[in-house]
Amino acid sequence: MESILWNLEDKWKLTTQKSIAFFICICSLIIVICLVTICFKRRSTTRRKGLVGQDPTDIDVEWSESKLLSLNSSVKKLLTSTVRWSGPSKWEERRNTERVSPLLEGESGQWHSHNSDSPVWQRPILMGEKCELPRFSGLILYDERGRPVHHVDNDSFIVNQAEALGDFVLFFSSSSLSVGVDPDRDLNQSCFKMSTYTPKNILITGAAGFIACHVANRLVRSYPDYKIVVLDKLDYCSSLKNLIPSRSSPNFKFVKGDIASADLVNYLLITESIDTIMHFAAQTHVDNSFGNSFEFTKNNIYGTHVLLEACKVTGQIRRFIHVSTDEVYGETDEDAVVGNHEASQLLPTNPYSATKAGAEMLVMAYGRSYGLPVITTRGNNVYGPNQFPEKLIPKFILLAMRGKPLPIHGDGCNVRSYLYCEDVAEAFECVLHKGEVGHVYNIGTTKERRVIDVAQDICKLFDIDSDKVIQFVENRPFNDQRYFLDDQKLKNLGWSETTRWEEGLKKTIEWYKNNPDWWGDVSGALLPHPRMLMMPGDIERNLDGAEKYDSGSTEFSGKSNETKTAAPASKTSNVPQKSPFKFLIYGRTGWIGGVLGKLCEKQGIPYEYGKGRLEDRSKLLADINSVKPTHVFNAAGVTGRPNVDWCESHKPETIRTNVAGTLNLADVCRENGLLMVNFATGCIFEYDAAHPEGSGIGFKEEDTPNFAGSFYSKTKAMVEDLLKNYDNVCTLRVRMPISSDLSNPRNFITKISRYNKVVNIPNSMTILDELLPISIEMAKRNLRGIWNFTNPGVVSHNEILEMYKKYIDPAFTYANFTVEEQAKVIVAARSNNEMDASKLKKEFPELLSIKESLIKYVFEPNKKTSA
Ligand SMILES: C[C@H]1O[C@H](OP(=O)(O)OP(=O)(O)OC[C@H]2O[C@@H](n3ccc(=O)[nH]c3=O)[C@H](O)[C@@H]2O)[C@H](O)[C@@H](O)C1=O
Repeated sequence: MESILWNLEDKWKLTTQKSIAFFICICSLIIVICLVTICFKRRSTTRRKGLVGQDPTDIDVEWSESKLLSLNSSVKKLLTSTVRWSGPSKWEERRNTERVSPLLEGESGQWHSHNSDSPVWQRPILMGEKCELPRFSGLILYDERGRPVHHVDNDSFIVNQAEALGDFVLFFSSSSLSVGVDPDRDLNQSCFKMSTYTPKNILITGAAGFIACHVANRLVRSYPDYKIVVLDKLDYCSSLKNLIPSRSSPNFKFVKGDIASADLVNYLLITESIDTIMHFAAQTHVDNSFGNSFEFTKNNIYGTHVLLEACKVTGQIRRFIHVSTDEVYGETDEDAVVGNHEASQLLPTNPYSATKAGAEMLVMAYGRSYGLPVITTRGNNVYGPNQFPEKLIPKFILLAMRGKPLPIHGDGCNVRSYLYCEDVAEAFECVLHKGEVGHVYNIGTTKERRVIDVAQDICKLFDIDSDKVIQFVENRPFNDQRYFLDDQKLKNLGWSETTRWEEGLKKTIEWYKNNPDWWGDVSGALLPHPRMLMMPGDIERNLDGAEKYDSGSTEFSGKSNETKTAAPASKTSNVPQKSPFKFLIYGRTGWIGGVLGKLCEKQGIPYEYGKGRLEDRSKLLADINSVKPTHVFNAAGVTGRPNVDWCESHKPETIRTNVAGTLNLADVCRENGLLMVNFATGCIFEYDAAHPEGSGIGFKEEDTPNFAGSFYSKTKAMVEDLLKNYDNVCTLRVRMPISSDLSNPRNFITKISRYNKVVNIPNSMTILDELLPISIEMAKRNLRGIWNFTNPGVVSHNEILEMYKKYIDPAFTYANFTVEEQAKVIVAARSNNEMDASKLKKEFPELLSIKESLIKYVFEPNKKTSA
């Protein structure tokens, strides 16, 4: 029985094995048949389209376009192009571009499309060909390198553009084309229906700034389903208060940080599952860019590059909306009647617009190289509430409110086109949802106004006589005459401007009247040519009225009660961002050296004090090797205690530091390719026949020193002369330094307020609170040569002491004596002179005159009276 059972079991096993083998055979056969069929299908599709590597999901649109195109057979040149698969959702998979095989002459009437996701129609066209097209706006011709060369808004055009730059192929696209459409149908209605993109998680960069805050607040308000994450470094021109309307919305999150931090951006994209970026963050003020263009390159080009790279590595972005400017086109001719269209050439004229154009190139390259779904906007000037008052309209409003003159650059005939912020926010809403990937959209208005008209309109609304307040001032180094845009393409997406100029201006004035202190101390911005340097970039300004954010670290914050999520410490601990600078400062125990260190701390610039003595070359080298600075500041030197008389009796010591040491440091820096900013003195001049007291004629940088009355001054003049041979040195001639620290015994005010008697001679002087930040800026700008480092103009001892009485101590008294009487109580003679500060003023137009600076930086902050 047992053996029978074993037998049966064996048989059953055998049968099962056979069945399994048979089943596997059948399956394999089916798979092979399927594969062969797919391959065959693919091959035939590919061959029909003349393409290789075709996406099997492509729709097959072979559109006989005799209706749309009539070819000029006399032109024989056939053209080829590079094509990529487009389609926003999987761009990262489509990084490899495919080369279209040259199409043969007879095939030129065929249109080809390759992707149902976002179809792009393509066919080669001929120079001289007359193309008749459906009424489809925003059609752009690309040359073979993907550069847009011609913009088509009409029914037909002749392909004879001189600017066509050679061979080109015609593309047009729409995400919602009906497949196999009858060319007789109304294409505008049936084929080119607007596509709609729905974002989920949007990252808006620079959203605490002007335009982006209106966009962010609008999206947060109107689309509760979208998560809006905003990233802003809270620069001088942005404020968290601008985001107050959004702060308690559950779909809003604020992150303080810099777009230039790759770690932070990558982290955000991933943890917040960002699918859409609207990139507004930039340095935008043209005036600033003339003096501080590196900052613009860093923010606008490098920052954008970091974002793009983050998009590439994370591979999840479905829309990258890059916010550019009309300024990239350069200026429009005064008499031009046709505005710049999106395919016009980019010809930026100032450093700001050049960096914006540079950023655009990177955006375009990431679109082309990696298929990143990019859209670019180029906008006219924008105005409205929340704008930082360095820009014309808010600046003139605030000045008018304060009864101050309105400075007009040049003759005021420059024309700008002004759009109200809400209209612009709506334009972005439209581009976000309806914009075509790979396209550029101008955001413009045809309503143009000259600067002088703007000033007059504002005066009218304030009931001010414009003739009395308008003040013509020096123009910008270059001031584009006009920016005139063709905005039809955006209008075709359904957007239009709705706010009239008069209405927008009234609303804006109303807002500034209701919020006069929104931006805190904006005196620097209200100058004729403001520079970033003069802005109080204080974080506190951002906090007033808004939630408190930790200024030192990156922090996430949505609703006030939302759990805060911190970025991984190891990755983002370098926020605030790593500075590109590192300063090595000599003179730690000195007054200027000490203040410089504090300024670096405030500005987030890493610095170290030099340990070696100036005369010890090996120690200087050791300092440089260990600190690895980008710039060296020399604020070391002997000035004598309690005053320069000391140097008369300590000549070798004076020479050792002031001459040998300074030259040593300059030489070591030169050898190491470093700029040395050297705090020198202007006490090497005295009034003479060519520069008499009270004449207003100051000594210039190139004048030869004429004062050697003290040993100190003598050595300083000698070393300055020798330093001229070092092209790595920036010599700053300081005079009678003054600061707001009235307890400092080195302070000129402190000194003269303590003397029994003082002479009364007008002199040029240096207000350190204003000028030391400028010295840092000069280092950043790598300025070299000799600079009179004083505030423009002169002030006398008595004038200062009178101010002292007025602001500090009304009971204060002082007595004068003559220079001759003074000579009896001092050892060495003192220099009195006026320095010509026009070179410095030209570089830093916002520089205050000595008297204004004294009041602003010294007496107002120390005011103890009701003056
Ligand atoms: C689209 C760009 O707009 C802004 O640049 P723009 O230089 O045109 O704006 P401004 O408001 O700085 O200047 C406009 C116009 O006014 C003149 N002006 C300004 C201030 C002042 O005190 N007096 C003046 O006469 C100035 O010279 C200009 O001609 C925006 O800043 C930029 O980001 C854009 O992209």
